[in-house]
Amino acid sequence: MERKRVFLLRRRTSSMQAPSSRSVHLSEWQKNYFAITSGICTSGQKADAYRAQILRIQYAWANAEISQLGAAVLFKKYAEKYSAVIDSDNVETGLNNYAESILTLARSQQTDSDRWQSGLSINNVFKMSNVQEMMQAGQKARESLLAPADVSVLIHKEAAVLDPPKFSVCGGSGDRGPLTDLAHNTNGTQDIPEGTPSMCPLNARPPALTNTSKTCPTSLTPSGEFATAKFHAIPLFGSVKKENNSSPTANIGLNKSLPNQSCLPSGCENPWAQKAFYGSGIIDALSTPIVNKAFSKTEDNGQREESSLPAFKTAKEQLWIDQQKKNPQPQRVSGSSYGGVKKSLGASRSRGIFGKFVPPVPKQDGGEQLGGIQCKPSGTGPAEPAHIADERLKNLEPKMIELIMNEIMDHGPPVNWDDIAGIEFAKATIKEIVVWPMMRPDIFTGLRGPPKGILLFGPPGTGKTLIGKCIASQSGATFFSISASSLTSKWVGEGEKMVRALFAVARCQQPAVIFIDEIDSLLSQRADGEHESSRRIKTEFLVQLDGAATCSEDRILVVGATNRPQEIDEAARRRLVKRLYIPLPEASARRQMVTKLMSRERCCLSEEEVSLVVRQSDGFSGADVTQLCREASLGPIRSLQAADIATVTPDQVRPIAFIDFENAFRTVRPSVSPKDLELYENWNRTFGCGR
Ligand SMILES: Nc1ncnc2c1ncn2[C@@H]1O[C@H](COP(=O)(O)OP(=O)(O)OP(=O)(O)O)[C@@H](O)[C@H]1O
Ligand SMILES: [Mg+2]
Repeated sequence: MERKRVFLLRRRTSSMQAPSSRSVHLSEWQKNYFAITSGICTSGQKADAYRAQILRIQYAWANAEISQLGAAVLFKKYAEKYSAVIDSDNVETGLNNYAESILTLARSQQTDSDRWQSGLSINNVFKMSNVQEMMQAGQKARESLLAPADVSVLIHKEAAVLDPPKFSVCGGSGDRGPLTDLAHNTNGTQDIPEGTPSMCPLNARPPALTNTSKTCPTSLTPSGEFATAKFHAIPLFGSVKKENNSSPTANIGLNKSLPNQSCLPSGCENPWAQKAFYGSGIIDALSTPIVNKAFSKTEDNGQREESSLPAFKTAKEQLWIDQQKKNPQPQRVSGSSYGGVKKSLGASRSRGIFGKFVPPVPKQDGGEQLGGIQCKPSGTGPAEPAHIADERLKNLEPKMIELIMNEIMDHGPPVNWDDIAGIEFAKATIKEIVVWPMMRPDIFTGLRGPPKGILLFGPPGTGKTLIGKCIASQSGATFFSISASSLTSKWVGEGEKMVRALFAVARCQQPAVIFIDEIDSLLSQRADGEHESSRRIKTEFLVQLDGAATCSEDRILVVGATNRPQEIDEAARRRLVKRLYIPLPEASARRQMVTKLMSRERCCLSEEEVSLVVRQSDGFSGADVTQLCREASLGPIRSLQAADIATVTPDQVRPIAFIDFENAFRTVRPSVSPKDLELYENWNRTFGCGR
């Protein structure tokens, strides 16, 4: 029956299909049929053959090669046979046993969704041979590093070794990690050759953190902790087992053992170690890069295991490391060494009566000494200016603070009171108001307390700015010198912020003197057409000026200087309680100036001639007198032949003579008109505090 149907199928197919296609299908059909009936194929092959037959039947019916009835009969028959093989769990004739065994296999496995539990525990991991081997190697390395003979080699190598990140293969028993390497080398410092493939970050070596060979002493501490020197470079990636000393500084490397050393191997030090470095505690934990240590609680015994995992580094830490790389010199940030200040008034000056420069950074002890409030010692690292840390500055823009720090008085030479000729009353008053209160804050209390502001006013070139510089040199206070015009023009729109920041910084740096030159442009009378921003600056300044005195302990003195006192706002005038007239120099002052200036030159002026010059220079300002002397000093040069200028020796230049002054008087005129002078004197009579 079956053969008959196949024959019929073959016959119909052969009549309907192209010969080649038909013959292909036929041969396929026959092949499958004999495979099924031969009894020699496996159940799987049988199933495949039946499935192929079913497909052929469908194909033949779809192409009208067989009738629908014939197709249905054949389809039913082969489908049953196919199912019989697929569904049967008979090992010999069916396939369902495969599914069974696969399911059995699958059931015994964890699926991905199941929570994976490692068979490793903190205890059994140490029993593993690889781990044992590594630990032993590490122990050997430590022992070898303890040998004093190796120490210098070690330090030297350390600097050289750590430059590029180097990696070692890890894992297999034959592999050696860095600890193993140390153990295998005689001095314990040989490196894995570069280019060795990195397989595991555990053994990766960190980049150079500092050039310890330059700055670190090579002595060995009695505790032997120096032996960890090699390992301190590892923590970023390496794994270091906690030392037995149970100290939190187990991984500090060189730092702890060398408290006096100036270098700071970065990335490995910790707050305790830094405290040891800087006993003053200037740099606190905040400023210290966090030690790359991770404390993890183990599952087994709950003990805290210290490990140095590949640690996350904050930008601050990275900055610290970068800075250390760039500048391996000691970076002690203290109140007296704020390196970020470009202009540091008198950093190299002799400091007059105090002999001490008070920098514009928080003082550690100076504030107390000079009667000011001791500013909070700022715990900042080198990457962060010390002043930023102060609470009072937290709302200010760092940029502003930086600007203010850079706006500190100019680099000029120190100015002594003797350098200022005349103006005796003003000088005496300033000493009384500024210098003495800072020297003896205990006496200058209550009503004797210093004023919050003084105003120096007078014609141009009379020494007001000079007095400001002298205060800076002599007072021992932190001195801020800001030109009012720069507040109004340089930082357009930000002037009031600058004023606020200026006072905030000054408050942190007490005692402080804020010298504002050309204060009239800051505190000019309010006018209708006044620009909004300058009005805001003025308001802010007045607020701050008041605020400066709200705390009785605040020692901030504002010294304003102007040659247009009449333009100063009455509200500001009230706050600048001491208004000192700095007049044109008197005859004695002019004599003093001429004598002093001429004493530095070759000059042959007699006393009478000097007196003549003094008399003739009546109405000259200090600046005019200086200009007169300069002009006169050029007289001897002018008397030379132009051709001689190139060859003449300094000795051959004749001394300055009275004739030169006479010539100079022809070109140098007083810069202050009598009319202007009258205005100043009137204002002084009205508002001045002089006699
Ligand atoms: N009393 C003085 N003693 C010595 N030198 C003086 C004196 N007054 C002025 N000078 C000289 O004049 C120069 C200018 O002085 P200074 O800049 O202090 O004047 P000022 O009063 O601030 O002028 P302005 O009001 O224009 O700012 C000084 O550098 C100094 O050489
Ligand atoms: Mg001036």
